[in-house]
Amino acid sequence: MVVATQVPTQSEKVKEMELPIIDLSIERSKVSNLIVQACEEFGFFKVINHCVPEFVIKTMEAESWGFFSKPGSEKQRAGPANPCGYGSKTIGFNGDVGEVEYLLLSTNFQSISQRSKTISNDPIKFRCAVSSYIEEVRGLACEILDLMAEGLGVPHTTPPSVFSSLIRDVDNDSLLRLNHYPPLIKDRDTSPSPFHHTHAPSSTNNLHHHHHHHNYHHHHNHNNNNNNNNINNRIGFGEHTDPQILTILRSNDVGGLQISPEDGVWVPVSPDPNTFCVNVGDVLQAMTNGRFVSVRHRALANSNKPRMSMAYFGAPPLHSRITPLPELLIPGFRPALYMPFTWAEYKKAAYSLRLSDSRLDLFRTQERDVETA
Ligand SMILES: O=C(O)CCC(=O)C(=O)O
Ligand SMILES: [Fe+2]
Repeated sequence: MVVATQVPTQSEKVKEMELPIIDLSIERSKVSNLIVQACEEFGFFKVINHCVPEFVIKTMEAESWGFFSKPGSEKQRAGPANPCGYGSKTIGFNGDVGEVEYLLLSTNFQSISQRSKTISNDPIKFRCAVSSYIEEVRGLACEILDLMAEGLGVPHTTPPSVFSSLIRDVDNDSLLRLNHYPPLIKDRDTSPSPFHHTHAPSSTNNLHHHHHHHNYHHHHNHNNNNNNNNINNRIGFGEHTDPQILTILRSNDVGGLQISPEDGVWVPVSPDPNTFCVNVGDVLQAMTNGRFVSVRHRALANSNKPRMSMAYFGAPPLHSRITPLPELLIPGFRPALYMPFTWAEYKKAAYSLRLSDSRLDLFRTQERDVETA
C-alpha cells in the first residue's frame, strides 16, 4: 500500500485572498450573475443570508459532536466506511490517509434510519437532526443551481433547472459527510514520531488503527523527509476535487480548508460558522463544458482546536447520463470537452483512483477549447 503525502511540500505558496461572498437576499438577476462569475473564476464561494435556520445547523452540529466524542470502540460500530459509515484516518480504498475521522452518510431516508442505530444512543433524535439538515441544505443547493442555470441561460432556466432536477430526483445519490479533525497539539509533548499517538484520545483503543500504524512506520522516511513535517501543518483531508454536482460545506470556527486555484498555490478559506461554502463538483464542470471549475481543495489539521465540517454533496441518480449541455457548445470553437458518462460510471472511476488523481481527465475528449488551448 502506498501512503499519501502527509505534509504540504515546500514548493507550495500560500496566497491570502478572500473568496467571493454572495448575499442571497439581493436581486435575483444580480445574484445569478455573481454566482456564475464566482464559478468561472474560483469554483468556490461563500453565501450569506441563506435561509437555512440556525437551529437546524446547531442541532446537526450537536449530534455530530455527540458521535465524535464517543470512545473509539463505540464509533467503530458505525464502521467501516465502505464507502458509507464511520472511517478514521483512511479515506477511500486506495491508501489515502489523513488526520481526520468522519461519518459518511447516504441522504436516503431508509439508509439514515438504519445507520442511526449504530451511530447514536438516541437514533430517532439523530435521524431527525440529519433529515432536517439534509432537507435544508438540499433546498439551498437547488436554489443555487437554479440561479446558476439562470445566469448561464441554459434551458429550463425557470426552476427546476436541468441542474437542480438531478438532485431533486427521488433516486438522487447525494451524501452527507461529517468530518472531525481532532486537535493535534495535545499530543506534541508525548509523541516522538509525528505519526505516532496522533489520534484523538477517545479513539486509541481502535483495532483498525493498528493496521495503519504499521503502514505509517513502514513509509515513515518517505513522509518525514523535511522539517516541514510540523505538527501545525498536517494534512487532514488530502487535496481532491469533489466528484458530485455541488457541495455545500459548513464548518465550525476553526480553519483548515484551503483551495488551489492554480498548481502549487493554496488559498486558506477563513472559517465562518454562519456562512456556507459552496463549490462546483466534477459533474457540474462536465455539464458546463469546463466553464465552471471543480477546484482542488484540502483541509489541514493545523490547529490546537478541533475542526468539524459538514459537507452535503448533491449528486445525480446513478443511471443519469451526464453530458456537456449542447447550449454551451459552439461547433469548432467550443467543442465538447467531455464524453458522456453515467454517474455510476463516474463513481466507479473515482473509487478506483487516489484522492488527488484527476478523475475528470479520464472522460476528456481529444478536443481542445479554442479559447483555453
Ligand atoms: O473539512 C473540510 O473543510 C474539507 C472537507 C472536504 O473537502 C470534503 O469532505 O470533501
Ligand atoms: Fe471536498
